[in-house]
Amino acid sequence: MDLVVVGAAIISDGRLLSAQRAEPAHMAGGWELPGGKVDPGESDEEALVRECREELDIGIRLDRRVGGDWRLSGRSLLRVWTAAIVEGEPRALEHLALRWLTPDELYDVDWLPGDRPVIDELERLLKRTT
Ligand SMILES: Nc1nc2c([nH]c(=O)n2[C@H]2C[C@H](O)[C@@H](COP(=O)(O)OP(=O)(O)OP(=O)(O)O)O2)c(=O)[nH]1
Repeated sequence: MDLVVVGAAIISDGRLLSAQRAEPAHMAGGWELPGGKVDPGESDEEALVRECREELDIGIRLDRRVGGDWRLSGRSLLRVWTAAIVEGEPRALEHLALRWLTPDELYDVDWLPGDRPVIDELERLLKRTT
């Protein structure tokens, strides 16, 4: 079975929230979408809402799926949804830093390799709607 990782493309005022990983060592410093692994018995959507609460202390509302299954290294898949904040202000409880990126700044951070095609897709989406 593939391991499913879910990621939230949290958008506010036309900007995308990016988060810098603190661990493991080989990924530390890389930037990602908030999210994480889906637990047994949990839906993808439930996992994403839970992870954003745990990592950022915010409530989110999922909007739409971005692409299909994005292949990460090994046997992991990344599934991404756009999302809006419905409660709270993001705080980096588990990340080194958070950064809001305008469409022109999307590539200013060093995304984890598996995220790059997703960011390409999000760039198209953000540039259509802003
Ligand atoms: N959250 C997230 N993980 C990503 C992204 N891109 C990417 O390659 N990954 C990888 C990093 C990790 O190997 C894995 C996600 O695991 P995680 O450590 O964030 O998950 P988790 O919060 O459930 O962690 P844990 O319970 O195992 O500690 O997917 C992304 O955009 N967001």
